[in-house]
Amino acid sequence: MTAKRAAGLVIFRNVNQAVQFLMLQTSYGEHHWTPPKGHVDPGESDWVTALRETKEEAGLSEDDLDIYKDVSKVLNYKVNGKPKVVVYWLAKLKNPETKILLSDEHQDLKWLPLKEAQDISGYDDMKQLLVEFNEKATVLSS
Ligand SMILES: Nc1ncnc2c1ncn2[C@@H]1O[C@H](COP(=O)(O)OP(=O)(O)OP(=O)(O)OP(=O)(O)OC[C@H]2O[C@@H](n3cnc4c(N)ncnc43)[C@H](O)[C@@H]2O)[C@@H](O)[C@H]1O
Repeated sequence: MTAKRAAGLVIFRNVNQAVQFLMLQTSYGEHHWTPPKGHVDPGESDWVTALRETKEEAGLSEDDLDIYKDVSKVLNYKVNGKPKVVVYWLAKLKNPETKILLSDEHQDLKWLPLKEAQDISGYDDMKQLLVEFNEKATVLSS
């Protein structure tokens, strides 16, 4: 069975020397919380998808971000019994005060430190990703 593919960016900002992750709440389904990401369109690369979805879902373009192309992680899980693969890269919001512009796909956003971002994400693989990305983000911010 071909896996459904998605890609996105796990975006953090630095406020008072603390790392906070951007989480968006879907306006559909279970209203789950996720970093900006979405399905890879036919012929599109994961990287281009991640940038496109970040622009569509959070209003942020490449210029707003430092994107760490060498810091990435792939999650594999099942949605309605079908395999899904999601590629994430780590990115830092250059100006922590930049406003996030949500699309109709999301109804709320939060900037959260590691523990709260893990709690709201709800899934073990995302919790582990956040631990690893938090370590990198902390080093990159120091
Ligand atoms: N239930 C619904 N009702 C109406 N419209 C819907 C819908 N689901 C999707 N859509 C439509 O699909 C579009 C989204 O497309 P995109 O924006 O292109 O794609 P996406 O972020 O990958 O979508 P989704 O939210 O489904 O993915 P996720 O893997 O987080 O989430 C998919 C599922 O996997 C679960 N999940 C998320 N992360 C997981 C993980 N790490 N492990 C296990 N399960 C996980 C989530 O809780 C969720 O149940 C929306 O515009 C909407 O129109």
